[in-house]
Amino acid sequence: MGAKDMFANLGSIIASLMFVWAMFQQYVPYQLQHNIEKYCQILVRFVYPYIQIRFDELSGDYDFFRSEAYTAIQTYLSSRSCTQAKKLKADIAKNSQSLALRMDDHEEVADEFQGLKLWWASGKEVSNTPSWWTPEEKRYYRLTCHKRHRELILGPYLNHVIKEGKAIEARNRQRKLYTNSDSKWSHVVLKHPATFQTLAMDPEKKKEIVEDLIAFSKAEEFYERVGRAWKRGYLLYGPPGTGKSSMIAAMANLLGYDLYDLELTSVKNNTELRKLLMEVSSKAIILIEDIDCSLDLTGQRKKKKKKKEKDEAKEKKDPKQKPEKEEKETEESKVTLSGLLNFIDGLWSACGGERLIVFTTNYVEQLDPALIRSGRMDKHIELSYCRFEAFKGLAKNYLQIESHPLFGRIRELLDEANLSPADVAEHLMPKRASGDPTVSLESLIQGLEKAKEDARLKAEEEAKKNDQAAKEEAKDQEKEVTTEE
Ligand SMILES: Nc1ncnc2c1ncn2[C@@H]1O[C@H](COP(=O)(O)OP(=O)(O)OP(=O)(O)O)[C@@H](O)[C@H]1O
Ligand SMILES: [Mg+2]
Repeated sequence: MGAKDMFANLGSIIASLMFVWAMFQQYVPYQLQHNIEKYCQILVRFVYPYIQIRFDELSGDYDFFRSEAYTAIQTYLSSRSCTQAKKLKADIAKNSQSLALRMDDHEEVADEFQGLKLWWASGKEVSNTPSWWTPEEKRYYRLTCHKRHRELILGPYLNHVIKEGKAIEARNRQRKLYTNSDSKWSHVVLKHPATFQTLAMDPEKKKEIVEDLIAFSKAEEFYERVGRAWKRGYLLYGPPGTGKSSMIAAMANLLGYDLYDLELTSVKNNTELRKLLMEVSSKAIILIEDIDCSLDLTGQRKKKKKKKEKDEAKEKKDPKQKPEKEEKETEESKVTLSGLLNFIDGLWSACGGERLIVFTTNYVEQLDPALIRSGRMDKHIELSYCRFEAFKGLAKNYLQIESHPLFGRIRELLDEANLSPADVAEHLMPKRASGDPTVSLESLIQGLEKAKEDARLKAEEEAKKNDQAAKEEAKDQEKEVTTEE
């Protein structure tokens, strides 16, 4: 039988069925129809070996809102839909940064879980009597699986679908950069291009940090089991321009976390600090840059101290200013070291979960040991001057070269001179239209030679000063001895 005959037969069968259905509806009383349908369904349920679960898009009886489960399932099915469905819908979801594809209505895709096969179908119900409180169309997903696997599907599989869907949503969503002012967070979209691939540092060290971050982000169950709040503290320290801020952006990009840049100098007191903390969402990095400048070791602000000194000097000149000074001082910030410690590991810090707290400083030796002990700052990362391994990363990134005859000379100089990755990167920026890497590398060699020479002159000057001081001390001692005699 040809395809043409087959379609002709099929057409006549469908037409006959429709005719029988129309007769059935017209001549069989409504109550009997209803009963027949009901018993048919019971019969089908008895012999049908599958179970079906329906997830509606809108939940709530009157006050409709989009179901979280439906959204998570939609995201979860998106990659399967791309490979299996014939009709797709494309859209950019709210707060998302990429195009989301999902299967169109009345499509079906298959999924597999622990060797079992399941089917997801998308459907749509159109209301015959739409009104202002019932939507015209109701969309849903229907999951079909074999009865035998009911427990596995209702428990672990559905948990897996929702968790995975939410994780994909989190990865796709636009990350935000928050900052505090007037005891409130305000935000912009975070669009920093730094990643761990573009960060130049010792590859071993970089690998260790990336693994640590990924292990943290997957360790929810571990933290729960051992009874710890799901958070981790990082201390990044090193000279200016060594990539501390870039690493934080890379962390946010790697984990898909929001970044909360906490400006301690504009927080009035500990209460305000706690309030800000409570507003931080989970999956966030709370960042306090230059911690050594924000808070001094006695728990009082350096800025405050400086201001006090200034005020005292003014007061000496003009004693009338005193009342104004006192008024201002009560207004001033009183975030203390203990307030900050509570912020990091007090009870309040555990609300929300999945947070990194990152401190940066140029002077690690000036920090209070209480602030950086394990448990508060779990991982200390030193970012140092550019050495050859880090340089190779920059050369690959900026000049797209992995070797060059000048690399030998650069390697020697990098061991002798201290240049930050920011300075090295500046030499590698495109300077000529030709884009010849030799020009950039020569410029770097000159920079390194200059840095080496400057360091030598500085060392000589220091040695001279020390010499001079030693001589003067010796003279003073001689004088003391002669006067005693
Ligand atoms: N390790 C690095 N790898 C790649 N680029 C770097 C690195 N370090 C610095 N840079 C470049 O230098 C610029 C400044 O670096 P960054 O702001 O991260 O330094 P920092 O350590 O935070 O300095 P500071 O202590 O002054 O805040 C960055 O925009 C980046 O382009
Ligand atoms: Mg910085």
